[in-house]
Amino acid sequence: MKNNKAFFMKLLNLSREEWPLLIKGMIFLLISSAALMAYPQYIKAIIDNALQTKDTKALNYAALFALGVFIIQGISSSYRFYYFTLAGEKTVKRLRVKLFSQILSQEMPFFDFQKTGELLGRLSSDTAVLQNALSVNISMLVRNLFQTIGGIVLLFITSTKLTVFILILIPPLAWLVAAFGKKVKHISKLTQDALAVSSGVAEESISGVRTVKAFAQEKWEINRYGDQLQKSFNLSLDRISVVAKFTGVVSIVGFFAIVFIVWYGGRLVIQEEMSVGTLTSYILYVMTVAFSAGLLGSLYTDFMSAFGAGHRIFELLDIATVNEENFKKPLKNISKGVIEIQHADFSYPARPDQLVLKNFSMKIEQNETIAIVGSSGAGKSTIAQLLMRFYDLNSGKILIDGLDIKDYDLYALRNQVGIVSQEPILISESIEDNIRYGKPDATFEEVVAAAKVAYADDFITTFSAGYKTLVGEKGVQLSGGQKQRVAIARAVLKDPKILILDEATSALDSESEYLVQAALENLQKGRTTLIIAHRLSTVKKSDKIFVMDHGEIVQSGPHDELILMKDGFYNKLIEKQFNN
Ligand SMILES: Nc1ncnc2c1ncn2[C@@H]1O[C@H](COP(=O)(O)OP(=O)(O)OP(=O)(O)O)[C@@H](O)[C@H]1O
Repeated sequence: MKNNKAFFMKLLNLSREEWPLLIKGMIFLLISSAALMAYPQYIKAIIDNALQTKDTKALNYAALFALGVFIIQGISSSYRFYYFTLAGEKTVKRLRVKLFSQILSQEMPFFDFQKTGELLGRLSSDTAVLQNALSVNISMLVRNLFQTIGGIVLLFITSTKLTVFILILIPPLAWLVAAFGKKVKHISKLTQDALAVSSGVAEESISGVRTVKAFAQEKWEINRYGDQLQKSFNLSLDRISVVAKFTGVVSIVGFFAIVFIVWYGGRLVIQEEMSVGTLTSYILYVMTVAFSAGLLGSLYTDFMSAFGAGHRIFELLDIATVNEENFKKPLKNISKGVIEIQHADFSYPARPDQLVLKNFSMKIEQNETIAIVGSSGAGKSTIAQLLMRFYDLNSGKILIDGLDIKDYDLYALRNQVGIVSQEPILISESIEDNIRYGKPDATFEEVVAAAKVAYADDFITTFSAGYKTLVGEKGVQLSGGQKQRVAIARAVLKDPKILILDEATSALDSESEYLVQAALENLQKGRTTLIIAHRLSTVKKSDKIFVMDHGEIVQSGPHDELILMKDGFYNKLIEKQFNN
């Protein structure tokens, strides 16, 4: 209960900016509902004052009155819809931006625990459910509450005797509705879950379409999707049959009630305790109340799902974002690029009991190029992630130019450390936008100059749209070598003092390989460079090599020295990895 209250407060807070719109909508809602409640009075007036007395003038007046009421009802309904829907759209737009920025500002450990599909779900469908709740559902709730309560009051005013009789029917009906609602809610949730699984299957196959096609597994994927869909379809069948039964029961009970009212009311008319017009208006009010109360029942289910969606959204919004303190440090420049890792112990938050680095120490001098080599899973890429401060150490220190990286402003630090990774991910915009990612305020001339250093200008200018060429999702419309050179141009523009190269394991053809290597050599000039090395040529050229095994440095030194230690790890690694 306390939770629900907190939830509503958050919801209200969220739509705070839209309150004026919601209030306007509420005023029009009251007007339109009141106009709707007035129309049985008009029917009553026609029957009792005009038809029974055969008074044409009274009939004309009643008709005019009705026209007026319906015009007011129509206009106010459209304003009500406009204001409520607008308020919902505005809130959800703000909510989506807020949620997106909340997700993006999380630090890396968060993404180790979350599934992309789930986060996207929150961003699109959960917010849409909440939007519905905030606009259409709230307006329907207020309208139907108003009409149900107002209708019951009017029923009492119109005929207390009949109303008391009818109220006896309500408890068993309410029980029926509640029992049914619970069942439908349960089945709906199962259906939604099953549907989410099938969407997950579709997402996986479409995003991995190259693998699916390469293995000619289209049929298998289609069957997999079809099987999942069948599960949610079977659940839908259950739901349809429950709803169908319920609709039947409700309509029988409803018509029984009407027959009963006509029968009992008819007796009151015969005994002259009630006029024909009053009985007619009474029946109309009963129908209004029944209709509104029925809608309240279905709104309950909508609100329950909005509750679920809202809770999931607030859960995400409530996660403490990155420590703000990290962004308030002095904007110190990395002037030399001397890196020192001292006695580092590290385990990933997702796997706290596996020590990936154990008492790890290394020093890299200004403008030195070092290579890290080692078996797969030794912890090479982990070093790169730690230098970018994607994760913090369990113990030990990382110093850059003598200062603990925790004392650098996080943005400033990341701005001065560049990474060119094995499989560069490009954004689905133009080549120019992708290069400019390294320095958003760069001029076009600077972009071209960076592309030239990265040997990318030649191929870019062969495209008819040049730098404006779109690269497709994740850069699929470029070749592997072209993608890498765009990524290198991006790093050239960023101009970091420290450079991390995560060398590609996949082979490019020799022409492309040559260009990428040349571009990388240009990039390394005047920077401290740490290469996660997979090529013998790179390793040989480095000033120093660190050989890693199971999170520890087992050998270090230049190639010529290491190669002399015949039984050393380095020699074995070279035999295994580079000599085939
Ligand atoms: N985000 C993560 N969460 C949990 N464990 C991780 C994570 N990333 C890597 N690991 C684990 O940390 C260890 C070191 O991984 P790392 O990527 O540094 O190895 P590597 O030496 O770069 O290997 P490779 O040459 O195969 O890329 C591995 O055992 C890996 O399973």
